[in-house]
Amino acid sequence: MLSTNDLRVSYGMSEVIHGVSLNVGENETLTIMGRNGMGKTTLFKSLIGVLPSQGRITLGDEDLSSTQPYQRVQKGIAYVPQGRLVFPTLTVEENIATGLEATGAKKIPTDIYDLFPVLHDMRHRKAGNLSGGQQQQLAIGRALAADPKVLLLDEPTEGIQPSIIKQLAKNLNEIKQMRKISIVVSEQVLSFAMAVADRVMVIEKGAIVHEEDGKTANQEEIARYLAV
Ligand SMILES: Nc1ncnc2c1ncn2[C@@H]1O[C@H](COP(=O)(O)OP(=O)(O)OP(=O)(O)O)[C@@H](O)[C@H]1O
Repeated sequence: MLSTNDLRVSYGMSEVIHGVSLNVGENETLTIMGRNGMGKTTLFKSLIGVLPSQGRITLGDEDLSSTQPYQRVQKGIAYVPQGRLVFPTLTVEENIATGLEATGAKKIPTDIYDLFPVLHDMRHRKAGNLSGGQQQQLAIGRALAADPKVLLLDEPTEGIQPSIIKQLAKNLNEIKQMRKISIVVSEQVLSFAMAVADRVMVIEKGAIVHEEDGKTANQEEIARYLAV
């Protein structure tokens, strides 16, 4: 579905993603694990196109390498950034509606509110008044409004309490089931990653250093990569 080949990303003269090649299959969840500063956010920003990169990025048969972020969204990539970045002064409903611009649809798909009933209950409230977990749900709901083929989530559990993290894992599995989409999620929380991953990759210093099947993954080995 979404693939990269020899992806390289630099800040000025300094290359921080060193030739990453990956592929997420149809209806697959790929979890990319790595400690702070290993390159997860940089990788995601290059996938959605807000950072320039070298190498190839393809979605299905289409080469996206030289396309703009809005074109990638139109073609089916949605991005939930680290820190969520909802629009605090817009209502919940208005936030979700911004995702509709990609498709030109006028109505919020009902499955978003089925998935996150609290967003329906709070649809007229300002997003800035929601808790961190609710804002994360809103950011995911907004991304789903763009009807993506691939959903990218950058460290969705950051700053979220453990009980809500469990719920979030359940939500991601429901989304994959409901929408039959591909999901790429970066994470540092091992339990969350194991609850959602079909496949796990570990990123260290901008390179993929380990990969295995999510269902049979050796958690101790992955935990060693995450230990400081
Ligand atoms: N705007 C920038 N300019 C220069 N270097 C940067 C910039 N943003 C990130 N870096 C560097 O790029 C490397 C990868 O950072 P990145 O934020 O992608 O890592 P990360 O795995 O997402 O970490 P975190 O979990 O802390 O967000 C780090 O060495 C970081 O210092």
